[in-house]
Amino acid sequence: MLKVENVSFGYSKTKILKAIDFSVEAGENLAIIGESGSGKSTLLKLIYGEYDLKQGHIFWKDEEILGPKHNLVVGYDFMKYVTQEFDLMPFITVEENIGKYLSRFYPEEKQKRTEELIKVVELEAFAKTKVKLLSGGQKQRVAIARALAKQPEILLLDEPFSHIDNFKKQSLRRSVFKYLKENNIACVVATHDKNDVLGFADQLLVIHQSEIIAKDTPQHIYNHPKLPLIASFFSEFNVIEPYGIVYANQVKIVNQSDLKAVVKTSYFNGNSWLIEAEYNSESIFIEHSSNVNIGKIIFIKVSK
Ligand SMILES: Nc1ncnc2c1ncn2[C@@H]1O[C@H](COP(=O)(O)OP(=O)(O)OP(=O)(O)O)[C@@H](O)[C@H]1O
Repeated sequence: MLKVENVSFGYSKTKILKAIDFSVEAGENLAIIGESGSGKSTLLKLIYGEYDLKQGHIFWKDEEILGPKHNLVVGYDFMKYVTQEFDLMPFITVEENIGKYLSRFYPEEKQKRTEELIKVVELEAFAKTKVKLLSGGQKQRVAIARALAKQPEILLLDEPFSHIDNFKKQSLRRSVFKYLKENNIACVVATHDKNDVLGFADQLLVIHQSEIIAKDTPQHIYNHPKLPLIASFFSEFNVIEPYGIVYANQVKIVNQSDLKAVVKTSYFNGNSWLIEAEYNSESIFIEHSSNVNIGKIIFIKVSK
């Protein structure tokens, strides 16, 4: 189990993280969200042992994670970290990059394992391609496969699918997270993408102003967002009194009600339209099955 106990940290006197406390079981998937600059990557780096802690402790099982003051080489064998920079070897192929850390003494095993991982990240067509010739998204996939090569017990992922195109993203996400679950690998994912969280994370942490402001299942946090900031991560939302935070899909257009609004704009959204309307002199957003003409007077109902 990963245990982060009362960790506070700042690069200078200003604290980036304050009293951070959480744990992750073997095989569990924990997602961390927060605005840009809120300290997500910093927290991953602390878990990896990149910095010395002045306050708090981090453990994997019974071993305390210690920083560079205590370790000549940063990092531990049981933990891998895929940063936003990937850190690959450009002049060798995809399979050579992945196989780099696997034992040369068992060439058949090595080949089999490399092929298995190339399949997990769906890069079969590029196995023999030099990494310098790959796109950003392809490099990101190699970095994930390489981190998995030596079967870590815990994997730290910093925006793991941010460079992957939308055609591939969903299937890749399913493939990687399924592999982690099947192999009981704990994972901590820092992300800006709700699709990395919903459907995959067992727990979600929200960091805001240096502190954890929510820690629960994604379902609970989605259904009970404490702050507009949290709701905004998931979807378009409104603050409508007396209902509080209301997602756009919880506002319905009905034939008659006491809540009257005027349509300002409609945005095509694929399987629905996002209608922006003026209600009580403010903009509200409504998810609706069809387009609605600008200027039309509508009646709305909130169903939470
Ligand atoms: N090596 C460093 N030295 C000094 N300050 C740093 C360093 N790395 C990050 N920071 C600062 O720490 C804060 C948190 O940065 P961090 O990268 O952890 O945020 P983040 O939540 O991961 O952001 P993003 O979502 O944009 O990746 C920022 O204000 C950043 O400028």
